[in-house]
Amino acid sequence: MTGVSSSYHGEGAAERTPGENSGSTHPGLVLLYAPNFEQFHPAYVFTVPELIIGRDATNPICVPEQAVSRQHARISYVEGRWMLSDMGSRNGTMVAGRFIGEHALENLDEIRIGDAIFKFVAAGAEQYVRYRIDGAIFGEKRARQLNELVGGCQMDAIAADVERIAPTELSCLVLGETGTGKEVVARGIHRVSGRRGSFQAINCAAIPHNLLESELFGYRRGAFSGADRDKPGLIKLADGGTLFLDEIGDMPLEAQAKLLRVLQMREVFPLGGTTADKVDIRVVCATHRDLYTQVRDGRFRGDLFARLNEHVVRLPPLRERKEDVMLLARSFAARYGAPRMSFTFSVLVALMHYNWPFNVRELESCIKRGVALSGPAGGSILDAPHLPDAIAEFMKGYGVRPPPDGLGPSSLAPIPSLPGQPISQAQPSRRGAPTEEELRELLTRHRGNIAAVGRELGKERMQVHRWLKKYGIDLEKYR
Ligand SMILES: Nc1ncnc2c1ncn2[C@@H]1O[C@H](COP(=O)(O)OP(=O)(O)OP(=O)(O)O)[C@@H](O)[C@H]1O
Repeated sequence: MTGVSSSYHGEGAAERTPGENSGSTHPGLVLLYAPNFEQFHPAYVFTVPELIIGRDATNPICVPEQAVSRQHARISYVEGRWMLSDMGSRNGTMVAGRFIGEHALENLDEIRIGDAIFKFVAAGAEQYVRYRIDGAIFGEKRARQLNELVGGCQMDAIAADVERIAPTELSCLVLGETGTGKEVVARGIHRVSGRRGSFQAINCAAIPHNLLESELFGYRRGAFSGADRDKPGLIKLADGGTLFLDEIGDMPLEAQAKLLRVLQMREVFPLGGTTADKVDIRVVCATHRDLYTQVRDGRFRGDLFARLNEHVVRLPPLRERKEDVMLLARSFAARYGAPRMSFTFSVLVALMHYNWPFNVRELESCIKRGVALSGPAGGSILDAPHLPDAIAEFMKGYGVRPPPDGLGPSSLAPIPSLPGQPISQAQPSRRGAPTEEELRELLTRHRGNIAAVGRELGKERMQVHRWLKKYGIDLEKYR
């Protein structure tokens, strides 16, 4: 018995974890990224109160890397909390970019051991065990219709839900922060619904209030000055199809009343019209606002809310599903013309560490920019200098060791192998031989860790040893 379950068959998952009420929602570690990710399980479900992480294959969580100590860190359940303790490892244990000695784990804490990055989940770790970060799925694979929603287990569950309700008549409310994919879901609902009419979208926050009604409901000639011909609104255009109302929480009360009438009577009165047009629309709405509060405060009609809220889809922010970052990054690289683009290790560390306030849209822009900057001349390798300033700024202080006895920030390397290694081992190395001075500087920074120096240079360890010999460098002086 190892204390973790990483099998999708779920053996061991029925055991109770201390503090857990349900046998099916265990805490655990989910792999976000490791250069050799194929050698890891996608997730490690905790089934006993103490387990060790380390290089030894006998450890419940084995991180097969030289930079990792044989017994590197311990996870234990103490007085109602999951504690992570470094076991005096050579290269240290990090949480959220800081070295720790002992740390009480919080849900979604980012843990780094050697070059492996995990997130701690306080519950539900078992749902991740089938989904590898490159998109491979172990066990029985569900035939997914909603392929535009890129992601692992969380997106798969959402896609299954969307596919189930898409062919029904239910109105759907899609909730999530900006850039989480609400419009992607709305379009997906329409596509999977099989409705023959068109998909029409409007952002209620982006259109001046006086124009919103004419856009939505249309108008008859002469309805107002400038209305020199009849114009159908989006509701009419979406007849037989789907109307997507983005930022519905920003719709003025008057327009809300008219929309409710359309939904109840299934007919639309254009502005200035005396006769109604019959319409058959499916409505999907989105908002980042709390509509319950809006209803309570009288800013949103309760009856309309009830009519729109027949089914709710919640999209998690990207910071809560970082296990999808690599898959998304690869898919955006392909979307912007670099399907074979690779990412250096330092870029992946940064992508996993950044908190993505603007969610998937921000990641998409980051990769789009990276493709443009690293293009054919850059060999389509996305490296740290291609990252936007916001991410570079966020990485400041990553891996800085605490100052010894208050003597100011340590000049030690952020972490043994921060910059350098592309995902694809087939990549040609990015540079030639370092000068003796460069090599000595790297050895000092990485405290004589050859694997880390090699990663930074994009070279094998043997090559680094050859350079040591060539320059007559004594490795022991750096350890
Ligand atoms: N799961 C996903 N898979 C692939 N692309 C995604 C995903 N989520 C979002 N995107 C992409 O991110 C961008 C933003 O998505 P979208 O416009 O759907 O977000 P939104 O939640 O509607 O944003 P807003 O609230 O600001 O309108 C789009 O280019 C979309 O293609």
